[in-house]
Amino acid sequence: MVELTIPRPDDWHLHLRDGAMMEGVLPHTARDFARAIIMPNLVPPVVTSADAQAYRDRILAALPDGMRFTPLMTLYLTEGTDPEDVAAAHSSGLVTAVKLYPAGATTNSHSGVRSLDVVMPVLEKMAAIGMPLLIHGEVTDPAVDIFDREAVFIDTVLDPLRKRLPELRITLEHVTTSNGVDYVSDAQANLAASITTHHLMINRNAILVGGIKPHYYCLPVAKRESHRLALRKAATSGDARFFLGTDSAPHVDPLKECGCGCAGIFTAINTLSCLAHVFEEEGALDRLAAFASLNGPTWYGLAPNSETVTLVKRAEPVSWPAKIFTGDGPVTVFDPLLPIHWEVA
Ligand SMILES: NC(=O)N[C@@H](CC(=O)O)C(=O)O
Ligand SMILES: [Zn+2]
Ligand SMILES: [Zn+2]
Repeated sequence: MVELTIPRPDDWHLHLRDGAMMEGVLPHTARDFARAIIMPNLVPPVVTSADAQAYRDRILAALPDGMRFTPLMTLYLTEGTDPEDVAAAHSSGLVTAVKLYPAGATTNSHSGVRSLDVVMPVLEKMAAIGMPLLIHGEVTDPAVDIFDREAVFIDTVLDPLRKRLPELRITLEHVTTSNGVDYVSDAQANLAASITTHHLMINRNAILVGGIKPHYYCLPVAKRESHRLALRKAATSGDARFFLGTDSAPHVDPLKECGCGCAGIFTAINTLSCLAHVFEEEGALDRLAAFASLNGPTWYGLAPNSETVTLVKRAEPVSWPAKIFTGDGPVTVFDPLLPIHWEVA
């Protein structure tokens, strides 16, 4: 038996949803993670500090007795966002960051930003107070191939924004390409990236070979193998600019298994098992703590958790439910397509 004890991890990009779905998924995150950055793409989105306060209260009310978990709230940037409301929400400690969705880029992003010029006053205020901007980094131009949308975003939107406002601290969320890894690695300051569990484990073949597999479809869509290898190298490097954001994004099965399936993969249950597997394969178990427990807090200006979790490698493969059953319906759990021997003790 092999064991690994690390500071209790945090999830720096998580979709908890609301209502019955939230009640169904929250305990799975709270079991393994101390804190998570909570994505604001509800319907309607979490736009104002009052929205964030109410959503935070609903999350804490849904937390089962005896579980400890701290939701770190975000605001959904719209073209009507008030810079003063954002600044007040940050200085009071209610809100950690602001999320930028290019309008139409992903699930529930229709209220997102069409023109960065319009939101510049908000971004300037955030730069002045050191509040991070979290970016879903894909262009939405229908002429751009979906597999190129992250790389084109970096060249045509992110890089110009960073030149225009170098003091703004930016997290490039769920980075999926070697272009993204290289861009973050080359940055001198004020740029970091979250990496999901599933993008370390699957490439686009998982979605398309042998039939269409909706449970492997997410945005940004998984890319070719060379990109997955670049992500694994970055995640296991120990480089403090790369950290875990699972992007666990539950949708009920009927909304995944249909003619126009939703984007999102539900990994809250088995992320730590999968990560231990990946880091062991890469000969980097000693750097799992950096990726899952240390680099994120450093970037967000927080202390690492003082509690620990222990991962144990079993002789036999471990298992988890194929689906969970929420009040909204069944949600399929990410299947990494290979036996995993690690579990949280
Ligand atoms: N990642 C996804 O495929 N889906 C996310 C949205 C997002 O993070 O882009 C969701 O909210 O379902
Ligand atoms: Zn996203
Ligand atoms: Zn997401």
